Amino acid sequence: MASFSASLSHFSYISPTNASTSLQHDNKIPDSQCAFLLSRRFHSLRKGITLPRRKESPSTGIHASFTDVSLDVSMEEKQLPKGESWSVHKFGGTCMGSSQRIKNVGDIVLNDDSERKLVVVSAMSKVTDMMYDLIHKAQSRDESYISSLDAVLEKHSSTAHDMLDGDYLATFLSKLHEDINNLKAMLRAIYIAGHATESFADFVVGHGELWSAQMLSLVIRKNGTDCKWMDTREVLIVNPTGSNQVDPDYLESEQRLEKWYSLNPCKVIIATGFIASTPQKIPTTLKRDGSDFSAAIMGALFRARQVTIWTDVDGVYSADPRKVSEAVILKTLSYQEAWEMSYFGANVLHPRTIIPVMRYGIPILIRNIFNLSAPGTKICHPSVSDNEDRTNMQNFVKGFATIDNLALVNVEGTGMAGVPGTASAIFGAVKDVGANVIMISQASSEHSVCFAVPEKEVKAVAEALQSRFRQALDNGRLSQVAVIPNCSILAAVGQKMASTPGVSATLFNALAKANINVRAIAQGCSEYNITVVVKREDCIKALRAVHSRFYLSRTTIAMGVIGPGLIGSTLLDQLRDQASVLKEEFNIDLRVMGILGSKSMLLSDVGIDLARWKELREEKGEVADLEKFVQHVHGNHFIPNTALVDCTADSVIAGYYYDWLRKGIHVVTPNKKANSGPLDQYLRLRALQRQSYTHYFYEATVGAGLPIVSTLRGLLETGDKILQIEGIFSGTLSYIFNNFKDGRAFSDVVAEAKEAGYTEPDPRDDLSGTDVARKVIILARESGLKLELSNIPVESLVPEPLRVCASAQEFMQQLPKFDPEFAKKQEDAENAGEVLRYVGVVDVTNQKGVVELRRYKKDHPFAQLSGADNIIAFTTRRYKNQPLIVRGPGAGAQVTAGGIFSDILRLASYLGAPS
Ligand SMILES: NC(=O)C1=CN([C@@H]2O[C@H](COP(=O)(O)OP(=O)(O)OC[C@H]3O[C@@H](n4cnc5c(N)ncnc54)[C@H](OP(=O)(O)O)[C@@H]3O)[C@@H](O)[C@H]2O)C=CC1
Ligand SMILES: N[C@@H](CC=O)C(=O)O
Ligand code: NA
Repeated sequence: MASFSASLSHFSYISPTNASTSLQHDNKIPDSQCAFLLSRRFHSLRKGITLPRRKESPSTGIHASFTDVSLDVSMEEKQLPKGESWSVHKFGGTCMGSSQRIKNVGDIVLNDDSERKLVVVSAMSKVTDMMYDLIHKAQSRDESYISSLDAVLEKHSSTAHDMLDGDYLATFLSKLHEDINNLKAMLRAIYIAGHATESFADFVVGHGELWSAQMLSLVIRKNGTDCKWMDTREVLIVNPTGSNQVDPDYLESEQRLEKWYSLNPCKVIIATGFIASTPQKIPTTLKRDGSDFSAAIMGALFRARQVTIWTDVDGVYSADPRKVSEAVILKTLSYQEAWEMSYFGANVLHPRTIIPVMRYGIPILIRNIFNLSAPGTKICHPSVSDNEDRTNMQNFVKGFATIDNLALVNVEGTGMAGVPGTASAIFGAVKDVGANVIMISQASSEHSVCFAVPEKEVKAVAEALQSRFRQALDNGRLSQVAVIPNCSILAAVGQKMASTPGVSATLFNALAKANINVRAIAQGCSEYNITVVVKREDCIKALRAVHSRFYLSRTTIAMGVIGPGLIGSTLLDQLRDQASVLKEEFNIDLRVMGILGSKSMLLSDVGIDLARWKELREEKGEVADLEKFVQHVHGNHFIPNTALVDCTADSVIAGYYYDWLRKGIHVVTPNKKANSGPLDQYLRLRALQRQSYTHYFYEATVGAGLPIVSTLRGLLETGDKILQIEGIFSGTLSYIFNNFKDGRAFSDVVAEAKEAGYTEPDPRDDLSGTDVARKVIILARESGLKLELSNIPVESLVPEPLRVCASAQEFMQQLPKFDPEFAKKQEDAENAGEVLRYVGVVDVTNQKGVVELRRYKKDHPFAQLSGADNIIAFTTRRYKNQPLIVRGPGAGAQVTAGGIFSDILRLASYLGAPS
């Protein structure tokens, strides 16, 4: 048995066609004879004796049956034309997964208008695993390899039946049956030997590619296109290297390719991926990601204009999209960037795949076969224009990749400094246990060397180091060999990081803001990659933080909307309608991460779909919890800014603004409670606001969307002196007195104002004058007066008996009883040629304020209002004779929400949005 295995280990791929001839009709050949036949065949090949073959091409027996139907070509065309006329495509197993998919692949190939095409294909999906399974079963003497082989036959036979007919089908099936019979014999031999050598296994497994290439080539030929299939083992010669890899022999492969082409000239070549031969003609594979490598080598051999790798994703993402929902498809990557990204665990291309095409500057395009509209990612030399664009942070850091399950090893001690050979001794010991060092860092004090290895290798590494440095540890020259488990690497990759100051500062700043501790750092002087080691549990948070810092607009704001009542829900609608315009035209990205009502709340990690927030709240809402809500919105580390928008009228909520601002959360509100509440709290809040870079905006607290607060600020900040502010500040009371005429009942008009959304949640806040008094206080304080609400005399319009009503509803029910009282006041004014107007006055000169019902002549500007208009007159040192007047609707859902929205945009512009 030993000698039989030895002969298998040297067998050549050219052999089996004939070796099986005598076996294929008789599956019942005794095991001993079967083994003998195979052994004899392989043995003779080793000695260079070739047994007679059936119907072979001059170079191989395997694809002979196709060349005899090839089209006639001139001598000139038989010479291999290299260069731009060729485009190379590679289709992986998923792309070749079924008859329909193979047909799609055929369409893609036919639609490529390149003059010449070479297509590299993998085995149909799952087939490679099925083939390995055959070998494992046969080696372990499991008879079921026979039925498994039948399944392989059935899969390819039924796929071929779906796509082919007539001669094309017959050609394929005859070859398939022949191969299956050969395999049956080979597997029998393995079964007897109880062993398969690597080259034997490679040979068996490579059939998947042989069959898929033949099927696709027949599908294309059926279409009338000149197409040949290539068994790349005839062309691609590789030398195994030590570490389960192979090095292509380009010179030999090129010569073989030329020879192959002279015998098989055509416009379309379908080549088998993954498989190759050694210089001794022993079948082998290109190992992991072999088909990509085949395509890259072929691209280089043909000097193709482009290599397209077809896959099932839209291209290379800026970060793993399963970890970072914001990840974007990169339009371009340089070869070095692709290389770095793949080293760091990003599913790009294996680095060795890039080398052959990089040598000739051939671009690699990564495209999605299931989404032809996606342009994909192009890997190429960076263009000059790319190099010049230094405005966008995304140009510096192209992508982020992570590697989990690592451990850091720290070798530390004073005895290392200035001692040549220490590093060599450390890494020599690591090499001896076969561990792979992923990253190394040593500070210039030479006091410690730290490096990362896969967690599963760290025990052996630590033991090897302990043993290697036993003496140094014992005598104190080394203080420790420490292992830090549960680490991850986060790498930022970008060719243009080189020579660009500030990129690492930005990266580390983002990590610091997200409260991530960095355990170790490495950056080589190529500057293409900055690697940091973090705790494994911090890795996703770190990835999101750095990704958003480089990829999200600086004015991405995570918002929490509190109080989705009339104003809050109108604001949400406005945000929904305007979000895409803001994002596309102004680079402002507003995400509502949470909506909190008094009873329930809705939270989202990426931003609530504002078209469906009410349904979502029904489906996914949870019990309202302010602390959890704030933590959720602010704790979302991948968005640079947080703003809470308080659309309640609640003083408890207003009481939190100070804490929020202190935590760096911006606050925007139409709620008057904070600015009209206790003076000391107000002053504390404003002082904090002025000291910090956190913003607090409340324009809608006075005059809703009208620019009242901002006008006053503008006057003050430019050095004007406010003398008096007088106005109709209540939309509700303006509406009521503008419409309380022609014999209408007072209570009806109040109900109408409530219905129109002008009133406070409880209309008594309006009628009592409290709401106006609050506005007066807000403007008085803004003007520098230190007044409390209680300092403002207020004339209440709420009838005395109704002040104690338990609810707004009860108040509204009782109000009609008092209609005659109001009618009397209105008639008196009317009879005097006057109108009633409810006004507020801030008398800055005398440091006081008042709120009362006044009568104005009908030609007074205050008498000219309509609807819910507010009118505010600023008398100042500059506007003394003619006050500065702001007038317009000062209540109502749309204008109020619009005022809040414009505060949010003001915040965005303070945060850096373009003006
Ligand atoms: N209407 C207008 O024209 C103007 C209004 N404003 C101000 O806008 C604010 C909102 O007014 P409006 O929309 O009319 O009022 P609504 O009563 O319609 O809405 C108030 C909302 O706040 C919620 N809420 C109350 N307390 C809490 C709490 N502790 N936690 C979470 N949510 C809470 C309520 O929730 P739930 O429904 O679950 O009880 C409700 O959704 C007020 O401050 C008002 O002064 C400012 C300018 C103009
Ligand atoms: N209820 C208020 C709304 C604005 O603050 C009003 O009527 O003005
Ligand atoms: Na306003």
